[in-house]
This record gives sequence, C-alpha cells and structure tokens, in this order.
Amino acid sequence: MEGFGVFHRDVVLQARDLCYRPEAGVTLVEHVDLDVRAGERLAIIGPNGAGKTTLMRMLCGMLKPGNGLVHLDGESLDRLPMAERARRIAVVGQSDQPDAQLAVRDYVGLGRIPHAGLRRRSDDRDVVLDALERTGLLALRERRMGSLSGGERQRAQLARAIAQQPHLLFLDEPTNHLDPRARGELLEFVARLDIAVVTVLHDLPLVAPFATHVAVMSKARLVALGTPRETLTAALVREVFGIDVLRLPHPDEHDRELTVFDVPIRLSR
Ligand SMILES: Nc1ncnc2c1ncn2[C@@H]1O[C@H](COP(=O)(O)OP(=O)(O)OP(=O)(O)O)[C@@H](O)[C@H]1O
Repeated sequence: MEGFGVFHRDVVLQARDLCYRPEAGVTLVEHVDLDVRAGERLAIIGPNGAGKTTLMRMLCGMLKPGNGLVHLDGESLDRLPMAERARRIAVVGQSDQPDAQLAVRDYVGLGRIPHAGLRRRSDDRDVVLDALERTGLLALRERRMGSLSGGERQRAQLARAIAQQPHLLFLDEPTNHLDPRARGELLEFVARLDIAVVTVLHDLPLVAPFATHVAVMSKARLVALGTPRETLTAALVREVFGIDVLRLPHPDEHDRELTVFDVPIRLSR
C-alpha cells in the first residue's frame, strides 16, 4: 500500500493526495489527505464552489481521481468489483432522479439489489419495511415516487440507502429540502445508524451537533480537519465563510452553549 503507511483496522476510508484537474489550469481538488474510522461522521463543509462535491465523488468512487488513492477497508477502491463496492457503500446524491412511476417501496427495494441481484431474498421485504418505518415513510409506501414532496423524496432516498445495509454512507447535502425540525430529525436518525458517514453539509448550525469530524474545504484545498471544536473556530469561519460565529451561554440550560452563525442582511445603509 504505497503512500498509506500503516493501515489501521478501524479505518474504513483512507484518502491520500487526492487531486482533480478536469483541464489544464483548472484545479477543483488539491492534495487532500483524510481518514474516516468506524463510527465516525465526517462533515465536508465550505463555501459554494470550494470542491466539496468533487471531493466526495472521488471518495465514493463516482469520480476517478486525477491523482491520489482511495482505500476502502484497506483495499484500493478502484480495484473492488462494483457489486462488492455497492454492498459496502451507499450514496445519496443531489442529482439522483428516481423513476417517478415507481412505488416508494419498490424504489427503496432497489437498495437490496447489491445483496441479492435481481432475485428477491426472503429477508429483503423485512429490510425494506424497516427502512421505510425508520424514515417515517411506511404510510406512503404505495405512493408513486413522482407524487412525493421534496422532503419525502429525500427521506425515500435515504431509506433506499439504508436498505442497502452499507457500513459507509455518503450524503450530499441531505438536509436541503427539509424544514428546520426535519433537518435535525434526519441527522439524528443518521447518527443513530452507528455506521461511518461522510456528508457534504451546508447547514453550519447542525455540523457540531451531528459530526464527529469536520473537513473544511476552501478554493479546492482542505484548510482544516479535526473535531467541530478544533475546526469551527471564529477565525476560521470568518476567513472561509466571511461570517461571524458566536458562542453564547444558553439562557435556560447552564450546561449548554448556543452557537450562532451571524449572517447579516443589511437592507439599509
Ligand atoms: N468539469 C468541470 N470543469 C470545470 N469546472 C468544474 C467542473 N466541474 C465542476 N466545476 C467547478 O468546480 C468548482 C467546484 O465544484 P463542486 O461542485 O465540487 O463545489 P461545491 O463545493 O460542492 O459547491 P456547492 O456548495 O456550490 O455545491 C465549481 O466552481 C464548479 O463550477
């Protein structure tokens, strides 16, 4: 494993020197190194155009890196057969376009394909029902995918990923169609799955409650990697996002701190 040094058994995903340059003079991701261990939840954050989605697509094998290596469970991702990759990794992307005519439960059932091919196994039905129940979609299981709201469709995509029973889950902005309460509920649900998660997240207030680790991207580079407390410093948030972050004592709960991202909208001068 050249360039990877000692492989630790609990490291699920290892990336070294990842770069992506679609054409001469254009660099979307530059020299990214990171590890994700079992049970960790990594949030990739950064401003629009920073390279977050490009990085995530390389980490999950959807995009071949221009340079660098990605290892899954100690094996090179690009040498793993597709079926084996699909048994270990589930991806909920931004641009997934589910077939509008499919019933919700059949759509979620597609998550079983890597395990059983097109042949149905007896436990598949239970796994699908469990995924529907855990995402609050049981009552909608006979509905067509095309009839769901944006938030319901997002939950169906997550249910399909859960039905895949992966041990590494990739999510690209999983909260973007959800109302504030549903955002927290969805991330709480994902955290309780107790599997390794890599997610692109724009919702800064949810990063610290959800993520065990944060990768901060800015202008194609990884500018910080660590726990939320190590990375979401006032100085870094100001430098990367151009906004202030304030940590205030909770007025009622003395053991809690409120983290406020101060986004000014000034209508008058
Ligand atoms: N094939 C390409 N050729 C040139 N530029 C590209 C290509 N693909 C993406 N880009 C640009 O690269 C930059 C990084 O894109 P990426 O989608 O990774 O950013 P992001 O951090 O996920 O952004 P957002 O928060 O807006 O989703 C963007 O400015 C995008 O327009």
